[in-house]
Formats: sequence, C-alpha cells, structure tokens
Amino acid sequence: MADCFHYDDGVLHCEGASLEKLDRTYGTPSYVYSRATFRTHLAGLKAAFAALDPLVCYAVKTCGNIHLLSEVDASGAGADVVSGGELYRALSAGIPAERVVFAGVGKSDGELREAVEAGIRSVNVESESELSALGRIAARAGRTVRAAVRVNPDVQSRGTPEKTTTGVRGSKFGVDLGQVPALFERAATLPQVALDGLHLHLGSPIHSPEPYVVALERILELTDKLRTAGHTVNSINMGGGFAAAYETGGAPGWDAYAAAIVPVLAPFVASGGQVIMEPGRTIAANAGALLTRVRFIKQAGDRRVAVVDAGMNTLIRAALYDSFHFLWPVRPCDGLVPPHRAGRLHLPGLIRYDIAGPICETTDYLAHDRELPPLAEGDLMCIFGAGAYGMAMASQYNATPRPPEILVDEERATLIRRRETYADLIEAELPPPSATSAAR
Ligand SMILES: Cc1ncc(COP(=O)(O)O)c(C=O)c1O
Ligand SMILES: N[C@@H](CCCC[NH3+])C(=O)O
Repeated sequence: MADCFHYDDGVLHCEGASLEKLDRTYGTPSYVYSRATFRTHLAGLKAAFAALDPLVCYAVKTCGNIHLLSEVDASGAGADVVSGGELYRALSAGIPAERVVFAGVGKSDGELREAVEAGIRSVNVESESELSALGRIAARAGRTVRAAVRVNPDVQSRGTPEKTTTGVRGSKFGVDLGQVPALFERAATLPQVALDGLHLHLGSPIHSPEPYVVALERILELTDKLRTAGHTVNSINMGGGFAAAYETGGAPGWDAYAAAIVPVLAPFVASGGQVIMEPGRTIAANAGALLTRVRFIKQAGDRRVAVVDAGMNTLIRAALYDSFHFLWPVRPCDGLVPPHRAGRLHLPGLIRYDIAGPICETTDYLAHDRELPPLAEGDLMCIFGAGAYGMAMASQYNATPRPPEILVDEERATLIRRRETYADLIEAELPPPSATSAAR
C-alpha cells in the first residue's frame, strides 16, 4: 500500500509539498491528502481482485469530500452510502447512481425515496420492515428498485474492537441468516422490488482474510438454498473492513486478502454472479494526515504533556476507540527522522510524551506514552493515517470551527474545503428573540 508522506532533507513532505509550506498557507490544524496515494490504493485494490471483476463501492463515510469522490468516479468505482446525505455527496461528485449501494439500519422514508428516484444499484435492506417500506415507496413512485438483504453471518473477527464489530449475533446490523429466506418470500409479493442480492459487512478493521472466508462460505450456502427455492441471487456484496497499516507492516496487503477470498467467490462469478466490495479505511487512511501544532508543553505529575491544537473535535478515533495513530514532528530536532512507524521507536534522544488536545474532556488525547524527539512549543506535528474517519467524524464540539482539507498532487496543493469560521458555528441557528427585536 503506497504512502506518499516522507521525510525529505529532514522535513516531512506530502508528495512534493513540504508540510511546513502548507502550514504557512493554510495554518493548523489541517487535513492533508495525497492524491497519488488515494488513486494508487483504488487501483491496487481493484487489481488484486481483478479475477472477480468486482464493483468497488468506496465507503463514503470514510472520507467524503467531493474532490476525493470525484477521484473515485474517475477510477470507475462507485459508492457505498449510509444516508441521504452521503447519497447526495456521491451524486454531487458525479458518481453514477447505478454504481451506488445504500446500507444502513434506519433509513427514513425520505432517504428510501431519494434512492428509488435516483435509481441506485442496490438498496441493502436490513429488516423486513425496511423491505416493506421500500416496496411501498417504490410503488408510490411507480419505479422498480433493485435491492439486496444485508445478512448478519455471525462471524467474529480477532482484533476488531467490540465497538466496531457489526457481523455478530445480536448486532443491530443486518438480518440473521435464518430469517433471510422469509425476506425473499416477502419481496416476491412486492412487484416494485427486485431483490436479487446478498450483502454483509463484518466490521472494521478485519485484520485477516479468514473471517471473510467463513462469512462468504455461509453466504454461498444461503445463496444455494435461496436459488433452490426459486429466488434469484445475482450479487454478493462482501462489505468493507480491509485494514490499513497504521504502523509499518501493520496490515495484510490486498494480495493476501485476495489470495484467500478470490477462490471462494470465483465459482459464483463464473456462474454469472457479480461481486461488490465496499472498502473505505484501506483506501483513505494512509492517503491522509493531520497537521497540528504544539501549543504548550507542561509537566503534569510525572507526565510530560504536549498540548496540540487538534483534539477529539478534529480526530476522535483515539478518544473514542483508543485507536493508535503514529505521530512525529514535521521537522524533528537533530534530524531524528523515524525509520518506520510504530508505537515504540528505540532511537537515542527520545522523550516520552502524552499528546493532548485542547478540548474540555478528560479523554481528549491523541496519544499516550509516546517516545518522540524533544518537542518545543510551536513545533509542527503530523498525525499519520488520519485520512479515514478523521475529517468525516470531526465536530464543532466546544464551538471549534472544523479544519480545512488540502489535496496535494505532486508539488501542487489545492484547498478542497476551507477552514470553518466562527460565523459557520451559528449559521444554521435562528436569531434569538432579543437579536431579532434588536435588528428590527
Ligand atoms: C456497510 C459498510 N460498508 C463499508 C464500510 C467501510 O468499512 P472500512 O472502512 O473498514 O472498509 C463500513 C464501515 O465500517 C460499513 O458500515
Ligand atoms: N469510525 C470507525 C470505524 C467504524 C466504521 C463505521 N462502520 C473508525 O474510526 O475506525
């Protein structure tokens, strides 16, 4: 998996752009993306699975800026969306509706209607009630909608946090295996719903191919059962979940996933079936980084704390899931450039820090106990692997404007989302009575 963030002459660059230079133009905190990495990842994943000729539907929730989505479109990939808003993003970026699949346990009537009217590739229903609602809405619109059932295959994956596991018994996601035939029976009574696919998503990240193999074998067995009962299964959507290397070598390559998964699905494809996949993290995580600045350094008991200007409002993953993000100064003192990215680097001269954000929450840390080159107030730091679920989960908590997003293409940097302002914080709020009467 390519990574275009590298040290050149002791200074961190994204492709050919120095992060110091980006800071001078855009300030901190800022999200910086490498177009080459994003593109290479889309192409590399597709190549690894070429034998299945899959429809790759990039998970918009991961990082949904329309400039990145237009890269997705240009690569020939589609979009996996989980809300009307994500559908709007995908269509706004030019992704054709026939390459869009729509998951989600709680779609509103309005969202189902938008999907039906857009004519998307598949609405992935997650309950019998949703299937009935889809039938009613499609009938009212006088349109036929293509659908799949999201199946809960009840497969646990080792190392996947409980908080991000979706495909185990009792989860709110999908329909238990045993209930799926009943949904196909029900769909047969809904003339406007063409139910012809099965969908699964085990969770995120799934650190090895084995859980996919187990889940897909169950799905293929179910496919046989459904076909024997006279139903049609034209597509199997294996969801997302491929890991990203937050530490050097910390994830299997796509070839390793493909080596195990392709043989399982090849007979289905040979029989005319289509495979769909919904990668997110594996595409975007290492295509993006968060640039932040050390504001203050303080001693708290026996801990050395560097307070930076990015916090859980900017990147919530560490505070929410205890996730690991490698971080390092943009111009490390004494040229202490990291030889690779890992939790513990044994270099002489490192000092142990906690990296805290400015938010008024006890969990607002980006990292604990990290050995880093000596930091000074004002230093620029880079938080790596922040392209996935970074900006997408950023908030205005503590009334903090969200950061800008910058897309780098070789030496050229383009602002693809501006920094929010204080005015953005109150933009959607109606004036309070006092302000209204004062204005009169
Ligand atoms: C239905 C669905 N598909 C795809 C994804 C993308 O997952 P990942 O970013 O791990 O590839 C998710 C998120 O976990 C999801 O919920
Ligand atoms: N948002 C999570 C993973 C869950 C993905 C959504 N189904 C993360 O930051 O890792």
